[in-house]
Amino acid sequence: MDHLAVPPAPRPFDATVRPPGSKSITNRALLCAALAPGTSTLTGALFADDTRAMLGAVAALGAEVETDEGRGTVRVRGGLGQGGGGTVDARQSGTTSRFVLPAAALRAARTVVDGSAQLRARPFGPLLDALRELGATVEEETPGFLPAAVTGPLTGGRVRLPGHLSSQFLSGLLMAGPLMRDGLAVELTSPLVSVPYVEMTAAVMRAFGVETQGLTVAPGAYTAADYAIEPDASAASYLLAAPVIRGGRVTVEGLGTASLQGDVRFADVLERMGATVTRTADSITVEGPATIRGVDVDMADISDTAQTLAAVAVFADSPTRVTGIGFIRGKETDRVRAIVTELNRAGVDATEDDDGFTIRPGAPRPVSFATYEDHRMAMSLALLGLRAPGVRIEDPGCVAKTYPRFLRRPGGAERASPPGDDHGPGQWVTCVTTPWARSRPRSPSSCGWARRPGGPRASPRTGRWTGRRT
Ligand SMILES: O=C(O)C1=C[C@@H](OP(=O)(O)O)[C@@H](O)[C@H](O)C1
Ligand SMILES: C=C(OP(=O)(O)O)C(=O)O
Repeated sequence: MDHLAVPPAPRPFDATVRPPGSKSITNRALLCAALAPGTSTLTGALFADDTRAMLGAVAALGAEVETDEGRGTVRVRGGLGQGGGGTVDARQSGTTSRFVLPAAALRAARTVVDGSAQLRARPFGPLLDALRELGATVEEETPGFLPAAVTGPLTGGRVRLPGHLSSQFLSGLLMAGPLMRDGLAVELTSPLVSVPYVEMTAAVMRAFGVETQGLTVAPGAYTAADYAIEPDASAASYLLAAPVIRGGRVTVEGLGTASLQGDVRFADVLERMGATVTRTADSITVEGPATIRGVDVDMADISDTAQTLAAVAVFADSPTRVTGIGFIRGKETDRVRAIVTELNRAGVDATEDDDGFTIRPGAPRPVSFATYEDHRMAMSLALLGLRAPGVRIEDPGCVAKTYPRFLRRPGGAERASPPGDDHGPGQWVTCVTTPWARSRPRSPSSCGWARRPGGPRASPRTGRWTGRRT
């Protein structure tokens, strides 16, 4: 099995980093741009498996897309064509599949939406039922799951929708709302999880000319826009957790109090654990505490960072209890069970609760962690290796879903590691274990760590590292 050996961090962090573009904002902006007549230009976009899935999906809806990965830009010529339907492969992407189903159902053509075996196991029932109620014909092989075919057009109107499984159903419906003949009014039949993502949906829609009123959208039209995408706040959670686990400080640039992403609030949780947090409109700095305190925290709004917190909690001086996240059992894997199982395998006393988990402090023993085809398992468990010797991550390539450069092969598709990295050929290195800004900075284009003047730099052409080490 392909694996990554995570070497313990040799010294505390002192680094500034800009994570890649937000997956959630990229996929919303791509869809809104595809529904807007005219040409939109997106900057700061994420290029990863989930956003490639959305690029394919909007092309299937009839948008013309031009990408420049080096610059992080995407040009989209949109406007909902009434073309001939087709098939969308959403791969592993919840956002792509849940956002494209309502958009595809705006058209009279039949569109099939499918994805990986993992995505086929995730829930779609509430969304498919809502589309039926709103006037679409929906065909499923297994009720409530992908693959599903939708044929429109949606007439729109009032619809009832449960909120407790995923907010993505609601976001997908809202984005298609203005193009429904009668507009859309959603009534939630159970409490909504991941609330900040729905606020993000409204904000991106507004940037493309459509206003929502609560969960109601009047009939209208999108307008093309030039739109700048923030760095990814869920990706930032790993980078901000690193100095709490190992000491030192990390500044994340491009994310701060003005962010559209709820996951920036992960820094608030680190603060409650004793970290010193400094925020500006577009940066967050976390400085690790001498002693980490356990916390009791409801993470229903920021559940993508729950596994990151579990990794930090292992090194606290008292137990940590996370609640409100029962619904993450339906994500890439059953994340509650998976994180508890892996921590138990490392000898850590962790237990599952119905709606979360409890982690008691411990010293992880050497272990090869399984990652369950879940990028967030890989990135979170890699953090343990910063402090605990002998940590290995299996199938590290799964990070490609949202953060392809978080773990990478030296000399592989990305570029060679800097001189002095003690990783043998064929192994993986991770961004969190090699950013020692004083001695081993990386170029901003590899992991996002800012380069210090005078430090070594990698040639973009050859990937070879040259220059003096500071
Ligand atoms: O709308 C979005 O962009 C997302 C919403 C969340 O999902 P749920 O609403 O299913 O919790 C989150 O976990 C996912 O990574 C992205
Ligand atoms: C749950 C996630 O993704 P999605 O639901 O978009 O597949 C995630 O990125 O953690």
